[in-house]
Order: sequence, then C-alpha cells, then structure tokens
Amino acid sequence: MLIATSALLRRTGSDGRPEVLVGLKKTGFGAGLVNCPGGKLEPGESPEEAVVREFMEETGMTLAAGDLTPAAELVFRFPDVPEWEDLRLHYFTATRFAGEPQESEEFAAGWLAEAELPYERMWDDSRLWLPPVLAGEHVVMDVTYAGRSKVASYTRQPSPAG
Ligand SMILES: Nc1nc2c([nH]c(=O)n2[C@H]2C[C@H](O)[C@@H](COP(=O)(O)OP(=O)(O)OP(=O)(O)O)O2)c(=O)[nH]1
Repeated sequence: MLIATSALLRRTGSDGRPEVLVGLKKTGFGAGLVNCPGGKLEPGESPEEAVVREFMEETGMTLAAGDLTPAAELVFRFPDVPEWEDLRLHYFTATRFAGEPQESEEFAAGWLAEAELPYERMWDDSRLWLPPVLAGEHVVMDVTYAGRSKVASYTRQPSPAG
C-alpha cells in the first residue's frame, strides 16, 4: 500500500466567506484534477513532515507540523487497474501557515470559497469525505473504485477521534 499525505488550508476571505486552498495537479497521478497539495511519503518521513515538504515544493508555502490537525484517514483501492497500487491518504487541515501560493511545475494552487468547490473536477471520492471534513468531522473511509475515475462502493468507519 502506498502512503500519501495532503492538507486543506482554511482561511476567512476578504468578503467574510470561508475559503480553502485547492489547485490543479499538473503532473503525475491525478493530473488534470483539482485537489489539495500533497504527495507520497519519503522513507523515514512522518505524514506531517511530508505535508510540510510537499507544500513547500508545490506551492512555496510554509507550514509547521504542529499546526496540522488530523482530519481524515482514507484508503483508495483500484481493483480494475492492476498498475495502481492501493493508496492510504493521511489528510490534515490547518489554519496557520505562511506565504501565498506560487505556481510550480507540479501544481497551480489558489484560494476558493468553500461553497464553490468544483467537485465535478476533483477525485470522485472527494464528494464523500470533504463535506464532513469541512463540517469539522474526522472521517475514516475505505473507497473502492470501478475503473480509474468512478467510486463503486465505500464504507465509513466510526472515527476514534470523534
Ligand atoms: N483518490 C484520491 N487520491 C488523492 C486525493 N488527494 C491526493 O493527493 N490523492 C493521491 C494521489 C496521489 O497518489 C497522491 C498525490 O501525490 P503524488 O502521487 O503525485 O505523489 P508525489 O508528489 O510524491 O509525486 P511523484 O514525485 O511520485 O510524482 O495522493 C484525493 O482527494 N482522492
């Protein structure tokens, strides 16, 4: 199983609406989809350390590991795509960070109102777990895809974190 991390940064926009940092993944797995910066763990890294490194690499933004709040533990399975390994995603939220997003070779991030998240341009699983995460719930979910892009089934476990 591959292990990856990602994080959702949250702020209040100038018009008072809640905003999140999302962007277009330009290369590699999930290229062309909108999601949050993140990536696979490197050897010896904790999930929090990987989020800090990936945000610097992909957006130029500075996060501190201690400011990351665990928000979801997600498993994605692609039984119809043998070359795609199962993936475990440690997902965090944060409201403290430094800098503004800069476009990189891998990612083009920007701030968007929560109410305008483009679920139709995101991984199909996002619509299942992101709304409860935005509502403050901790989500533990196991998702199985049919083919490469559609969710076939999922289970949500009771979350130890409440
Ligand atoms: N199904 C699903 N997968 C996601 C979401 N967000 C997210 O980052 N992922 C997965 C896709 C990727 O495996 C991983 C993103 O990182 P990546 O594979 O590009 O890893 P990396 O930056 O280390 O890239 P590379 O150097 O290996 O190209 O996390 C999501 O919302 N849903």
